[in-house]
Amino acid sequence: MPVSDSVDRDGEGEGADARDGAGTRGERPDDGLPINELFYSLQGEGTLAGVPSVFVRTSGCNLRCWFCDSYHTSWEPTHAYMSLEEILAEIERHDADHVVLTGGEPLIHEESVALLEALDDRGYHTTVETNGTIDRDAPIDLASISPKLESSTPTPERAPDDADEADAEQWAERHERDRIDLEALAGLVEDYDFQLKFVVTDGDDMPEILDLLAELRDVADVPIRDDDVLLMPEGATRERLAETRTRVADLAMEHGFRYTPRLHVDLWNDAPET
Ligand SMILES: C[S@@+](CC[C@H](N)C(=O)[O-])C[C@H]1O[C@@H](n2cnc3c(N)ncnc32)[C@H](O)[C@@H]1O
Ligand SMILES: Nc1nc2[nH]cc(C(=O)O)c2c(=O)[nH]1
Ligand code: SF4
Ligand SMILES: [Mg+2]
Repeated sequence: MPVSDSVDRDGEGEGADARDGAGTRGERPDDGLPINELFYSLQGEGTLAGVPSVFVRTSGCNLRCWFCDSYHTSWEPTHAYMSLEEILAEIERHDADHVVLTGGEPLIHEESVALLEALDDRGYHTTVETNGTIDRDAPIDLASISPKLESSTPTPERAPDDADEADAEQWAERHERDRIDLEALAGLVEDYDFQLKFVVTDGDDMPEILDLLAELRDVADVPIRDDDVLLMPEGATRERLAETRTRVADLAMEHGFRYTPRLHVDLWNDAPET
């Protein structure tokens, strides 16, 4: 279900910073969320790849990865507000046991907690796709954490084609400042079953991943096994994945980490609602 083609660049969201693009123009229901799309598909990434799931994609993000495959939730947030009741009704139309809450960054919205509680009450398995900069207390069955590496930062050489130049410049600084929050990462891995899913382009990404893992293992009270670490090739299209995936598979074998495909890209390329 595509929910809106209206663009909201500068609203004043509650909880989320206005510049995250999560604000509202017009009425925001008390328990509502800005929804970019809500659809039924197969989980394409991670340890649950292949599992039929309903995806709820919130709009607005506190980061700006240059490669973001969900441009209309980050660089140009587009959405309609849906109440909790409307979101649940839409989810229940599909015959699925799994719900994936994603974005944008779903955890910038405090209303995501009420949605997760309602899904838990109804017996759904919930996965939250998060960049790992925000830790909230919610019934999450799998925290799918994708910490952002330096190679995600939107420098002038690698800003998205459609992004405003001044906007990209400002975001380069903020993205670099905020992309890693060790305390939030430690909280997430301690509180939830988790996977750490790194977007990788080539071997240059590996030292940063290894350093971050060492730091996280140092501060977190729970073990982080190599099995919990997934390398995912960067690529929003089949063409781009064809360039990155073999290299990333080799790196996974070399370091003893898991490789995760991007099944949905293999199956449906970059089509919306997949
Ligand atoms: C759009 S993000 C939304 C959730 C959250 N903001 C995050 O980044 O984890 C969903 C997943 O897609 C990944 N992703 C985004 N763009 C990608 C790309 N071009 N290639 C590979 N993975 C990408 C993210 O790292 C994340 O695991
Ligand atoms: N099929 C499919 N699987 C996914 N797993 C994580 C996704 C995301 O965008 O968070 C995603 C997505 O967009 N589509
Ligand atoms: S953190 Fe996630 S949603 Fe935000 S810009 Fe990066 S990939 Fe896109
Ligand atoms: Mg996606």
